[in-house]
Amino acid sequence: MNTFLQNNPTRLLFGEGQIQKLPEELGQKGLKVLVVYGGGSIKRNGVYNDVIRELKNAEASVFELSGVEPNPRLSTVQRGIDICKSEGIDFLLAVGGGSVIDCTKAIAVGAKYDGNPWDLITQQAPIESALPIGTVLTLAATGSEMNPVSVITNWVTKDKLGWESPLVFPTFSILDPTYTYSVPRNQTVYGIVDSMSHALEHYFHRTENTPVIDGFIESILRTAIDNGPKLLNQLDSYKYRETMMYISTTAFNGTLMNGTDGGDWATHRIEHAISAIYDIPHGGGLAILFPNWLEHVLEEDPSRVKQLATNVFGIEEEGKSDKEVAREGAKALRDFWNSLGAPSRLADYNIDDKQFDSITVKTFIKPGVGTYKELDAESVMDILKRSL
Ligand SMILES: NC(=O)c1ccc[n+]([C@@H]2O[C@H](COP(=O)([O-])OP(=O)(O)OC[C@H]3O[C@@H](n4cnc5c(N)ncnc54)[C@H](O)[C@@H]3O)[C@@H](O)[C@H]2O)c1
Repeated sequence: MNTFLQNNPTRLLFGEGQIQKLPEELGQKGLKVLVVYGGGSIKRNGVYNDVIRELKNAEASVFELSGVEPNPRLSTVQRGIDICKSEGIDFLLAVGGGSVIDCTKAIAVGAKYDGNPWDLITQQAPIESALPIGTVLTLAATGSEMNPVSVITNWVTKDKLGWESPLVFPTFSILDPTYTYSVPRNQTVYGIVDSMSHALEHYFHRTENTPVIDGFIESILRTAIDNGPKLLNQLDSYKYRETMMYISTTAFNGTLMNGTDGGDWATHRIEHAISAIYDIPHGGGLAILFPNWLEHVLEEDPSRVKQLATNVFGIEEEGKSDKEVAREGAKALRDFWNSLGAPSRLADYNIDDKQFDSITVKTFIKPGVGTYKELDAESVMDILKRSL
């Protein structure tokens, strides 16, 4: 294992009814709170009413930014920053999925900066302070509720960039599984794929002697494989929704990198480059790319994919080469996601090879793509071609 420091300051409030703790979590009465949300599902499923009731109990002055789009845009971040500056907002409350939370994180740092917030996201300017944020999660997928990461799309430059700062860890996150009952089937599938992809990205590290973390990850993957189909058969099951919610938070809250080099993340980089151009759902892009990334890396070194195949998918080894076992593992992952209804080819989103050159360039917008296997442009192109 490598030396490591684990410090996750987010207070997690998990379970039905935890919204009642919102006033206490805000810490003081009478704050000016900007509530950030998306297209209005929170008004249809009652979450908005719960949040507003508790903000009233906290004697907060409530301001709103609605319409945060999936794959949140810099222009929406700017709208939020403008409200913060003109109204003197004290606290940001994200009510939604990863897109709303990521947008809120960017507003938090942009509100304390005088220039274009894209400077902060592209690291042209240092992030020195941020407004505090809290979250009420409505979709189990990204882990953004308990990590310092955010992903923002700039539609002027057509770039989708991940960035992070310890200043944007939520101070608290309220995770009530009943708030995810209304997540439609397709978004539930994307959430399962995204969470499993986070676990997989962590799994592909090069650090020696990491049996505990490897076992955690394998357990998370096996549980997602068991729980996912059951949840899709019963979207309003508390039991299956709570398991999914805990999987998604744990899969990307820092725990799974304890003592490792942090994992690979090349697949995420390629997916961001694709969705910067085509605006496809993040989980859908990952479902297409990850099995092809596995197939690409196992050609050179099948060892880790083979371990995934045997320990997670129960592939028998007898009489087979390492590569054969690994190939069966990559296929098992693709088959599982297909069985849930996730896409398996770029063609499922009407994407052909016309933009492959610019997707490849955008993948390298920041240097260093992949750590388990550092990819060059040719490798990215190979993975894209396998994904057609
Ligand atoms: N910050 C991170 O650590 C991180 C990690 C992975 C991905 N991301 C980014 O997060 C974004 C995706 O976030 P996401 O997968 O959570 O989806 P999302 O937030 O984009 O939401 C997807 C859709 O589900 C709807 N929705 C949300 N909650 C609902 C509910 N309870 N009922 C009905 N509909 C609901 C939303 O309105 C939206 O239309 C992408 O931009 C991706 O790149 C961030």
